[in-house]
Amino acid sequence: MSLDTLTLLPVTQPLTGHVSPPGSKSITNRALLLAGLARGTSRLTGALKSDDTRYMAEALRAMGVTVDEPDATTFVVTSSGAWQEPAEPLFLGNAGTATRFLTAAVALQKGRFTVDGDQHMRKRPILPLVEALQSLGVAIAAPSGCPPVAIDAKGGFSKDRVVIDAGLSSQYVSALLMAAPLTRQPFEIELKGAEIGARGYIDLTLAAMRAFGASVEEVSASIWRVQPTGYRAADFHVEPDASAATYLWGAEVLTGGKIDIGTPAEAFTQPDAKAHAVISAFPHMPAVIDGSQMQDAIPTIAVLAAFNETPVRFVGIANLRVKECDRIRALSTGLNAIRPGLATEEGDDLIVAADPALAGQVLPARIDTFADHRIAMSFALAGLKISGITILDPGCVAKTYPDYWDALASLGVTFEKP
Ligand SMILES: O=C(O)C1=C[C@@H](OP(=O)(O)O)[C@@H](O)[C@H](O)C1
Ligand SMILES: C=C(OP(=O)(O)O)C(=O)O
Repeated sequence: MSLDTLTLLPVTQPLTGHVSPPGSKSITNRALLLAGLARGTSRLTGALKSDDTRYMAEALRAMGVTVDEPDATTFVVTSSGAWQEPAEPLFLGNAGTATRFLTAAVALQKGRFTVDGDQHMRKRPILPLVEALQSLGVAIAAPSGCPPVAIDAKGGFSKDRVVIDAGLSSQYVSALLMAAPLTRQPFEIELKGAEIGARGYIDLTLAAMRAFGASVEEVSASIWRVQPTGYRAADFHVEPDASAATYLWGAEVLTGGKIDIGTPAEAFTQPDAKAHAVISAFPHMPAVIDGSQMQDAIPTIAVLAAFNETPVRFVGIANLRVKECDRIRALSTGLNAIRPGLATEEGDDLIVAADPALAGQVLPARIDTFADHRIAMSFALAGLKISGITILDPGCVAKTYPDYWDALASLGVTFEKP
């Protein structure tokens, strides 16, 4: 769909049916990267094909890796294990995973690389990762603290230990971990401070690394030791995306329906699967929700909170200010566009003043998505219950869930004719 706006028509009956969420973005981009670093051919099945994974695949191709796509959910990756200097800057759109993971991985290749993204990515911080790589002797610079990042890579690190501050993004740790098996000696990564948002993403990283032959030891909660094994090509299956599942879980509880997503919540290994327990408690979700370990699910839960029986305060979500957009601001702006006073920001907390009586009302609101897929997908839930919800730039869902609007339509959701 390439529309400027999309207005949902409220549903008149519970949503029921089957919808399989696409493959996990986080896992697909890890697997693509590791397959690209392994010598030989890897087959990734159940993979996500979306803007974020296309940018990763295109970047690998630009560095001499063969990435074939025999069907809609499979990548076949063939690599020599070493990457060539690309002719152009690597353009990664607004894909945080691709941008951070590739920055560390190219630092261990040989040649000049520029890692860049769109205007949104150019506002997302990468300095802690750049400084960590500088401390390892890499000639790397990001003058604005955000992409573009210029790297003159010499094929190695000058030290066998790095300290990284992951306060702004756990992706810096994942990026260093995934690069580490390419070094020439055992390598240690230490977290500065105890704080790390969404530790579950580090677990995903370790699991993917091990699947491609790496050996990583968790020395303590903040230290990892990685052996210089390189990577081995592998066949790898990607599980469905837990963050995408949250919209379907949300649609189910909001409409009192039954949506079979084909995967039980307990079967996911991604951090956002934790949201299932909170969403299942709707309309009695707790008064305080700590979003630190399920950050990408917070937009979904915050929109649901507008229909909860009691108000919800979201804490532990400061990182949401440096995602695809400032999500705390986008959520408060969108909720207050629906009904003034529905959301308040207190520092980096978001308080949603629940109002179950919103359901069934006509409240015309144009929701600015700030080009953020999760803002578009979560506010669509409000449109299932309120008349007049218009999503601006609905095509931004292509970042991680290109078929989202079709998935809702397959459950019986209808849209106003443009
Ligand atoms: O490692 C990952 O795959 C991700 C980590 C999280 O980001 P931060 O680590 O930047 O918080 C998450 O928001 C993002 O969608 C995916
Ligand atoms: C934060 C997100 O993405 P990324 O950091 O990978 O761009 C997201 O998908 O919600």
